[in-house]
Amino acid sequence: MTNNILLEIKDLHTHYQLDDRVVKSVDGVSFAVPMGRTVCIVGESGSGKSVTARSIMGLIDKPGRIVAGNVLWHGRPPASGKGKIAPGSSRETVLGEQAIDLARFGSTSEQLRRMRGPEISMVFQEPMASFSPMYTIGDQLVEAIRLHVEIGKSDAWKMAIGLLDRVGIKRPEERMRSYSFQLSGGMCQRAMIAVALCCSPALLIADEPTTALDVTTQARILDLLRSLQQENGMSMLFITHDLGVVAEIADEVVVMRYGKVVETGPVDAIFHDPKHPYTQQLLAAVPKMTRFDVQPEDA
Ligand SMILES: Nc1ncnc2c1ncn2[C@@H]1O[C@H](COP(=O)(O)OP(=O)(O)OP(=O)(O)O)[C@@H](O)[C@H]1O
Repeated sequence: MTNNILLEIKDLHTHYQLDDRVVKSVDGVSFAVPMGRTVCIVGESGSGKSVTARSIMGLIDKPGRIVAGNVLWHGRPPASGKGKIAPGSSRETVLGEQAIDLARFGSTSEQLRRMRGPEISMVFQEPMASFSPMYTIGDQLVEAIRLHVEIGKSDAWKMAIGLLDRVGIKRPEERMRSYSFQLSGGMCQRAMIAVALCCSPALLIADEPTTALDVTTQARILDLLRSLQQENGMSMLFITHDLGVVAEIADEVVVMRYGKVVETGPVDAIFHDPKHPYTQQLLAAVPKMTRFDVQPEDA
């Protein structure tokens, strides 16, 4: 393994024990996320993409369980004590001397809880569902910030306004007083990204973050994530079933089917020289844009 690897998944098995059978949602998955790079997991519905992501975050609830394998975090170990970071502290990721195996921690583990936010952050598919309709966006942002940053309420409020501005939300002061149902889907997803980025995580896991959005908003969110990544140098694990999104954002691709990895490689190799028949099928199913191109004489 090269020494710029931040996260390494090794032969991971996550199963759900149902009354009558075992669902092997993740069945021997291995791949790595290098520092500052974007790895896309692609595959059809039910292939185990989300369960892989949730296994990394320690978010597998019963009757699910990681039954074997490793989730090796090569980043620096999480801070001890309350684990809060100082405001404005440098979040440059440093690889630790020894990897921590996140698969050994249960979902309620204190160490894993401290890592969520400052080290690994996650953006989910349904931004609306990620916010409570009972509290304003501002209150929820402030709470998320204060969970991880040693900061007073009014400074957290200012920091939240800065974050909303950074993710491209216009009139952020006004939006702080809005409720999630008063925002558009795209705005809500931007606010969610602001929450995820409040501690400049070393790794952002994005699970279909643009699926619920229209194509224009989707393109804007992808642009936003790319430029934030360039600013921060964070790594991204991006989950999607959309190969158009993969082409836009991936450095490396992991193709999953039935809980297994069928092929991995750099994005160019996967698109131009796919080896596995399933990858070839996925690519063949993408509509050819040339069919819809409007030629000047048609215009
Ligand atoms: N809580 C659960 N209990 C039982 N089975 C589950 C549970 N969560 C996921 N699974 C099963 O694990 C498998 C993988 O699910 P997963 O959500 O990871 O798929 P996915 O590739 O992310 O699909 P999608 O693109 O539709 O989100 C599926 O067969 C799913 O039914």
